[in-house]
Amino acid sequence: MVSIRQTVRRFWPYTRGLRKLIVLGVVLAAVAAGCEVAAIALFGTITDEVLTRGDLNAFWGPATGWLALAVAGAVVSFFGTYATVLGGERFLYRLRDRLFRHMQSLTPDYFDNRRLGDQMARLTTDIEAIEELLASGVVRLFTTAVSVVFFAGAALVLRWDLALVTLALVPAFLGVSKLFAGRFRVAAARERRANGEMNSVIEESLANQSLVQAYNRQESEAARLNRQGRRWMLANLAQARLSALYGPLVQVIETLCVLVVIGVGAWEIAAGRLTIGGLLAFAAYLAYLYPAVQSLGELALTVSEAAAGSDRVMEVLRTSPDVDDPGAPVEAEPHTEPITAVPPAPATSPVKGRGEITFENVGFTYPNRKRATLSGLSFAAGPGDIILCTGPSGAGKSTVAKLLLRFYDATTGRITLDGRDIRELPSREVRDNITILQQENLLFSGTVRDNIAFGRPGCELDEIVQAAILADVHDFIGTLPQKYDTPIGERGRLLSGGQRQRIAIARAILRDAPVLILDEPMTGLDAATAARIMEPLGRLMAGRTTIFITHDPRLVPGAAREVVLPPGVDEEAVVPVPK
Ligand SMILES: Nc1ncnc2c1ncn2[C@@H]1O[C@H](COP(=O)(O)OP(=O)(O)OP(=O)(O)O)[C@@H](O)[C@H]1O
Repeated sequence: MVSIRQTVRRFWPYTRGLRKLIVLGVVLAAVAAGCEVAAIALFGTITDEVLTRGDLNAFWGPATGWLALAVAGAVVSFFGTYATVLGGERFLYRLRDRLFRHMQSLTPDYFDNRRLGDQMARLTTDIEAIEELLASGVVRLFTTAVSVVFFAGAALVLRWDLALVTLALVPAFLGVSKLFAGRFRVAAARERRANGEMNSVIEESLANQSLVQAYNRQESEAARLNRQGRRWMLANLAQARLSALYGPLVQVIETLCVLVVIGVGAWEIAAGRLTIGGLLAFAAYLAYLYPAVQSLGELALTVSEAAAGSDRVMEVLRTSPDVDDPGAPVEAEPHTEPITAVPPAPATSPVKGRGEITFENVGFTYPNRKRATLSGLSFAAGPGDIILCTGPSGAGKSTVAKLLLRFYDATTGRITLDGRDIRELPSREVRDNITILQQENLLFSGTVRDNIAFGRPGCELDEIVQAAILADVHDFIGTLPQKYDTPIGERGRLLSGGQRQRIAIARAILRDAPVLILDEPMTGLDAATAARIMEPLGRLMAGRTTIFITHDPRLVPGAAREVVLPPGVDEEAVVPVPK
């Protein structure tokens, strides 16, 4: 588990540009505490000079002062709280952006080996825990420390001997919180983990609802969530038990202090060395001092939670992409990242080549596998060529596509694009030259228009319509209630498989990359739909370098060169990647 020092060192740079807000929050909170100290002094005065003597004339001066202090304190406190919240929210906004960008730089293998719901928890609740330590946590630390100094100072000024007696009990507060912090840290780590696991179950289950319902697995899915929910509940309860125990324990110490003050105070009043107003003011200072000391102790618990969240966020940030990317943008300094909303950066115009590719004696073994999936694979193709990539299931056909897209780098041999080793090219440039059409094409939940335009951000409606006509989907779109602006449902589920495929073809046409990978694009479609798709596919392939991955060579039009992959080793066990 990472230490607090590591957490602070790692994430403090993200407070750059926000530190003024944090300082403002601290200063204003200190001023508000000052107002309270002064108001309590006036309360003492009113008790001694108005209440004890029954002199109403002496009331108006201190009362007006008290009211003015209350109003000033309220105004200052509003701005102080808002400055703190603003700093905290901006910190969160920035850290989430940074973490998300980093996640997106990781190759798909990272996500294949991890659970989505858990990754989502890291982007939400875990970073919130870090914020509670760093932005609002720092303000809380300073403001409570300032309150402790103010109220303890005021109590000392009023009656130093009495104050020393009560302050002697402060180490007891700190001792209790120290005792709790370690346990709380373990409980918080367990709670964070359980929360991530529960989110994973929810995400998986909701994403696969049609499978769940078709297989009548609702009960077992509900039971799965129930088990994870129970784990989370127990982890939360363990944490709550500690918090609940901490409060009353501290209260017992507080009661002890108050009794000491009243006892010693009564003795002092009897001896004529203390007025009732003095004693009440003193007790009021303590009433403010103890919650502040208690809050300092609670901060230790917040720190424990932050450490648990920070552990999980740092694990992501420490993971580097599996492929070296010579063109990867240099990680921006946290303070240079925008805090205000910015439109997406205009896509740099893609560097497109001719699309000549070669596989030269390529071998590849997945990181978590012992045996090679591909070995000694060689072929070359240029514009207008079609490479028919066949072989039994598990032979590594889709792996060829993943290597070409640089989701992984070849273990042996090399792959070139227009004569250059793709390992020497920025992966962005490699991918700008390739379009992949898969068996199940991935669509977003937006409109038809959004999904086609994904192929070329910023394109005009005319271009979208033209691509849809070429993909033979324009007429169908015309029948939709809102035409191109019709939402297509979560992952395009409101459309048929063939319609989804033709929208994906329109997207690919718009993308206009010189290399095309077709990974079983006909799977799941009936003969008539497959034949209908062949026509626009033929238009898409024209003049491009195509790698056509399929089990059924009869579908591939024109003259294609065949690359047959030998059978893979199915029985080999997958060695799980450590989480
Ligand atoms: N991310 C991964 N990590 C580890 N092994 C993997 C991974 N992806 C695929 N494999 C393994 O690599 C081998 C080749 O998989 P690939 O998907 O390339 O086969 P394929 O020829 O496309 O199969 P199919 O025709 O069934 O789609 C298989 O044994 C598969 O289990």
